[in-house]
Amino acid sequence: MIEVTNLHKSFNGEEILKGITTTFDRGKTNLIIGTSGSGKTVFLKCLLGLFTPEQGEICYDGNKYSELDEEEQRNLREKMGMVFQGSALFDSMTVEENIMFPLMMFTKQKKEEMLERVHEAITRVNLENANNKLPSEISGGMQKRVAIARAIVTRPKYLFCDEPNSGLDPRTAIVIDNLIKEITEEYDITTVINTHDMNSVMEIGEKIIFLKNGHLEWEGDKSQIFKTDNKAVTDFVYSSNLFKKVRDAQLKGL
Ligand SMILES: Nc1ncnc2c1ncn2[C@@H]1O[C@H](COP(=O)(O)OP(=O)(O)OP(=O)(O)O)[C@@H](O)[C@H]1O
Repeated sequence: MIEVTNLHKSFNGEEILKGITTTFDRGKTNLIIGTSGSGKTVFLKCLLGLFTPEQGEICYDGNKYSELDEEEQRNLREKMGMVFQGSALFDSMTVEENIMFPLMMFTKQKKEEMLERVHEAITRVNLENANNKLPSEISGGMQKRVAIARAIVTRPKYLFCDEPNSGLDPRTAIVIDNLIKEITEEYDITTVINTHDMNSVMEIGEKIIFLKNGHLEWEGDKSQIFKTDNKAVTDFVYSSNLFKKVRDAQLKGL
């Protein structure tokens, strides 16, 4: 569980996050949505410990980040997995080498132990036959699976995903969303996903926070997002052509 209290973050005197307070539950897929420039990525980077907020607190399963010493902060970061936008795989490394990379960087495990973990992660994301392929030899959806396997190979307690669906066709996007949700439940991870995608909201939005100009404008779940009359949220929801058409059809009684 991650608890965020009154988080403020500025750059060059401009306040980007203006006092965010919220909670992300363990075993749940938590989504951050909002308009472009509302501070979603800055918020995600604060949760990852990459940006230091000027004010406020982030508490990871009872541990306040501001009270951790350097070693404790390093230990905490090792419990975090990250799926980057565009997958961010190493082009010259095979699938297996890409997934093993964080184990080589952050652990002192023997090669056999690392390989066991890597194969466990590969099996979990259904990539059994791709071990020796290069990223350029597999599809975008498979690259995402590699990125997810690389993020979970260290058995993280926290998983952060930045636009995990970008560049995927809608069908593959849903499969990837559900893979992240299943892994979150199975491994009891606290997962936070930054997304623009209303399909993801509908598919896996167990907790959704909506940011607007650095404020937390609304929070709820996927069943509540269609019931709110908050204008910023409805504008976002119905900016999707499909959802707008469904709403118009409902209003016409079709
Ligand atoms: N390292 C930085 N230095 C200065 N300003 C920054 C930095 N990172 C982000 N910002 C500013 O913070 C604001 C919010 O940016 P952020 O990337 O968090 O938006 P976002 O909601 O993720 O947008 P998008 O959906 O377009 O990715 C922007 O005005 C951006 O220019």
